[in-house]
Amino acid sequence: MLDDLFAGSLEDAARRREQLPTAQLETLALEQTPAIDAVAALSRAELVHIIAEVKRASPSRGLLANIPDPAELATAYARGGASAISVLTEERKFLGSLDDLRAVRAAVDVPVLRKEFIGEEYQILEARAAGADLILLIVASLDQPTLDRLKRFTEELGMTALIEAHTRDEFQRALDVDARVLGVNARDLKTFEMHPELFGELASEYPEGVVKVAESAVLRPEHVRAYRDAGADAVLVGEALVTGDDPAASIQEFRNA
Ligand SMILES: O=P(O)(O)OC[C@@H](O)[C@@H](O)c1c[nH]c2ccccc12
Repeated sequence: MLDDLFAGSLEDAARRREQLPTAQLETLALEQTPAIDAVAALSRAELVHIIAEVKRASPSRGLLANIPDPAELATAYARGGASAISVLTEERKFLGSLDDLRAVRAAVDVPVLRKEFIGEEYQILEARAAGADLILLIVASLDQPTLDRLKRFTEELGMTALIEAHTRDEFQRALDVDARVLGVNARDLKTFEMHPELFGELASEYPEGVVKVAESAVLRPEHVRAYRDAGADAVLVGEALVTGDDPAASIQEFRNA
């Protein structure tokens, strides 16, 4: 499944590149207001940071919510106290788009993450041109030289990479490229199995100064509490927010869990 998602994302990017060549995209990316410093925005604070996700559907959960107006949802997230907003831009299984990202960017002041299966520079330029401050890099799908190259490219554009691991080995590979924001995803993207204990197992291995992000498997405040007790600086939440009826209130509740 992870391979299919990657192949699909790259195919879609290739199609867009026929309309908008790299050189032109680069100009658009460099014209943007500089990216917001996401490391600062997510560093340890009195309350846990919530990264709130705009997600319509997923391959493991199917359709979650229609979300006709992503900007309105993101505004509610920000009102509830979200420290950053993650926008799924993958089109085939998550039903997202770069238009969603642009709409969210225009609506909020907090850092915005492009959640996509990223394997090449063009997609990172697209993220910056759409106003993203952060992009996702999934260790499982990238060889080490590519991971290193894409992370550097991200930083050259002034953005931050959220580097995602779901095994101890991937966690180490993220540290080997000097991850500054390192996520442990409870969901194994190859099998869709949930391992909410994995973050706690790896938490003590974060070096000082690396932002600790726990991803997925939060449905209730006690799940946020458990991640926080294990040491999380930030928790990434999708499903619980898009399926609940008051996202701003849910975020407030999660932050105070
Ligand atoms: O909906 P959840 O279980 O709260 O999960 C959010 C987020 O962690 C999840 O969407 C995610 C984490 N890493 C990813 C990589 C690709 C796509 C999606 C994801």
